[in-house]
Amino acid sequence: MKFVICGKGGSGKSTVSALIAREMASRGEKVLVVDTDESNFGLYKQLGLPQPRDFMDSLGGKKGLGERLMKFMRSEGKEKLSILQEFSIDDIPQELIVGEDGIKLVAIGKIHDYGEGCACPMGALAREFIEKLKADGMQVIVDTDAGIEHFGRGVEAGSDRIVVVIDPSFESVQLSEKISEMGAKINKPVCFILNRMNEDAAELSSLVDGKKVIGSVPFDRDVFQACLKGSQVPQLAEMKEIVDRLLAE
Ligand SMILES: Nc1ncnc2c1ncn2[C@@H]1O[C@H](COP(=O)(O)OP(=O)(O)OP(=O)(O)O)[C@@H](O)[C@H]1O
Repeated sequence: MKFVICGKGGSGKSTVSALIAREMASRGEKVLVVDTDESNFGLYKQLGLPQPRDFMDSLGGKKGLGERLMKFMRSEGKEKLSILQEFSIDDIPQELIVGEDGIKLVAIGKIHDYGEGCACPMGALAREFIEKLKADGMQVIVDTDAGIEHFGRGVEAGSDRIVVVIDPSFESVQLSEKISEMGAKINKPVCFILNRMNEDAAELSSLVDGKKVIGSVPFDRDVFQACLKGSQVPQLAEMKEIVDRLLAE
């Protein structure tokens, strides 16, 4: 199954992705985390892994990909953009993957330098990566960048399920409605995880489409400390029910 994790900036997408990955791996699932957020460098640390190289490097880097993208755009639909053929995890060069058997991580591409240009090549590659990757019984967790730009890029097209991380804020509630609409348009099931919850969980749940809520992650001090120090997030008991529902539904 391929799960796309999305939500408002800072809602906890990377943290929840790491928590889901840990819980799934502890059950013996093979997990591949795909980092498509070109601006956030924290996910590998939350997974307790070394920083992976950019997958984009294997395709001529941003420059090479950008040129292919420009050629495609200039052709005004006459050419087809096909960056990748269908592939499985074993086809990915080993030097571009970090992690052991339990959790592996691939990062599509990051912004490394001032003035290096827009992130469109990464977006196009992320879309193809999710679409062309054969899951082969693996659980694929895709961490996305903030907001809904990735919907515009079509990153969700190859996913099985869209998971919205909602923190206690008005913007998150609004975004959950927008993402639900977009999910319905492309025929993808959408579910919600409420994050950084305390006693307000019931109130937040009443503000969103409650049928879509598959669980709440509390504000947890150990998780907070791990994020602050750049270390691996702990396993949380609350993730059990959430992962049960992700795998069952
Ligand atoms: N369940 C939690 N318990 C405690 N702290 C949390 C929890 N979830 C997230 N946080 C805190 O919120 C911060 C932001 O989380 P995170 O980086 O996962 O958000 P994000 O949505 O991926 O951000 P971005 O939009 O920048 O990619 C973390 O660094 C951590 O301090």
